[in-house]
Amino acid sequence: MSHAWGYAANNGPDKWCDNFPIANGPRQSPIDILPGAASYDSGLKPLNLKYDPATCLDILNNGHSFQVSFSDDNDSSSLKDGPISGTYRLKQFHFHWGASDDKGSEHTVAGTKYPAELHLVHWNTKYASFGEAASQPDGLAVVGVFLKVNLNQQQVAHFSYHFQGKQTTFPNFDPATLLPGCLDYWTYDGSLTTPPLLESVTWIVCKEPISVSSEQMGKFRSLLFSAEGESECCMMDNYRPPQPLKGRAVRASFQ
Ligand SMILES: COc1ccc(C[C@H]2SC(=S)NC2=O)c(OC)c1
Ligand SMILES: [Zn+2]
Repeated sequence: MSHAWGYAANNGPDKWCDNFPIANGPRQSPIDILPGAASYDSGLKPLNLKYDPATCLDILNNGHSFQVSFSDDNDSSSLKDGPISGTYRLKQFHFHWGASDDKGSEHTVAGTKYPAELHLVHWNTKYASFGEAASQPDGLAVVGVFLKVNLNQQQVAHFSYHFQGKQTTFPNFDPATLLPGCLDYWTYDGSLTTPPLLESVTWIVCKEPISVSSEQMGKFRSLLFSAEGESECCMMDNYRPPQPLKGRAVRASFQ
């Protein structure tokens, strides 16, 4: 039976536990980050992100978001240090966004929603592949970056791939252009934010948002959940709301 999960009332986040009981697990994501309750950990290292644009492969509308994938057969695009040990390779990045600028992020900060959130997904090279890593408690590290709308902001990048299944080459895109200037972060143990909701993610959420133009937000909202030939359904509100913290500690890399 194909798990036709989505973000609509009949198949959205409140229904995911029907097919994926881990949805009510002990380390689900996203969460609401309370800066006042996060504990500064001087042992946390600065993020060491190294991205090589030559590893950028293609852009795909996967029906839930659009993702930009990277070749991961070596360490040329990878994450080290921060809260993790070892080397995690960049696999893909994608975004979550809302129908309007008052919502769209998955993580929230003291209840504040941002219009969108970027996820840079990395996997632990102590495992043989992304697929194997995704099922291990220390298998993945996702860097989350909030997006805010800056009314006179230049275009971030030219993403506008329309319908599900649409894939095209996307050569030499440098994901470092999507990082904020300050890499202060919060970190906690969590999960994938869509089915299969695997509890294998070390989350690294940057405190500083990046700016996008309202035109860019419009382009996100012009993407389609629907496949070619289906009745058009605009891709928006593709975010899971915050989940119970269940006693987890959230650490801060900054005071
Ligand atoms: C192993 O199977 C999957 C399935 C879905 C996603 C994407 C989800 S998880 C996240 S964080 N944000 C998202 O939209 C994966 O990404 C690592 C991996
Ligand atoms: Zn995501």
